[in-house]
Amino acid sequence: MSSQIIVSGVNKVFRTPEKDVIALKDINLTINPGEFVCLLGPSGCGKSTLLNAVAGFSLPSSGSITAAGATVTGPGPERGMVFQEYALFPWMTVAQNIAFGLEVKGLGKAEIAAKVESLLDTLSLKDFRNRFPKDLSGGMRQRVAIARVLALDSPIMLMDEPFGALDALTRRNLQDELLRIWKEFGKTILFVTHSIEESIYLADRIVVMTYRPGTIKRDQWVDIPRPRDPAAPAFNELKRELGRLVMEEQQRHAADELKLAAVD
Ligand SMILES: Nc1ncnc2c1ncn2[C@@H]1O[C@H](COP(=O)(O)OP(=O)(O)OP(=O)(O)O)[C@@H](O)[C@H]1O
Repeated sequence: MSSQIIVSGVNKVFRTPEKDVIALKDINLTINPGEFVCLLGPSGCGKSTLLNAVAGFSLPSSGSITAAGATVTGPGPERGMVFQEYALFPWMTVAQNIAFGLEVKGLGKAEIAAKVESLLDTLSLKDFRNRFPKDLSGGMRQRVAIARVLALDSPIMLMDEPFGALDALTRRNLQDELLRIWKEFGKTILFVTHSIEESIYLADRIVVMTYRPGTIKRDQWVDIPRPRDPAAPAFNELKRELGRLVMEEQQRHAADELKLAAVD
């Protein structure tokens, strides 16, 4: 299954009683199979709206999105989603959470057991197999969420600030794990973050978005070899440049909020 994503001429307008919010305006973006792309920008610039449109949770007002060769009209198994808030079933153990999608798919018991075993191993979750989500750290929960997507063999992984709630050390660990998994399984990844450092650490390409309307401000290739050292000059140079772009949008956001406060 090809895992290309093509976003063409996508607009998204949210109609509210007060006004129409143009969340996305004329977004054109092709993500090639196996690419790791980060959507970067300050709060409110439409990153999640774009990701949700690719996921099929909230369709564009106009334009079209193709994923793995088919037009997106809703969620689909070829696009696995990992959210910031984990979205695990609290009444199921780690192993049961990972097995769930495979059971829905109708796989046989032995096949499910083998797959779950291998994923527990891949994500270093073996010792936690019988725990419930409430008894896991945030980092461990996110490992389970990633294992669930891998279980379904989704060639495309969509990730919405998945490490946003984690402490710095756990976050770096999970970033390294994700890079390993991305390489090993050849996934196409679309990853939302507002962290400039995270985007440079992870991505092949960083798509910087503008604030209202959400458009593509910069489509930036990251030519720094992995593993990337955040202290290296090339890393810092790109950080400064992207910081400048994001700050411009952040300021527009802040100015908008001040205007709103003045009206209230
Ligand atoms: N359901 C909705 N109704 C009205 N406006 C919405 C709705 N969802 C999003 N918006 C608006 O659309 C714009 C884009 O929102 P979106 O959540 O995609 O931004 P974001 O870049 O993901 O921000 P964050 O990092 O805070 O999640 C924002 O201005 C937001 O207020």
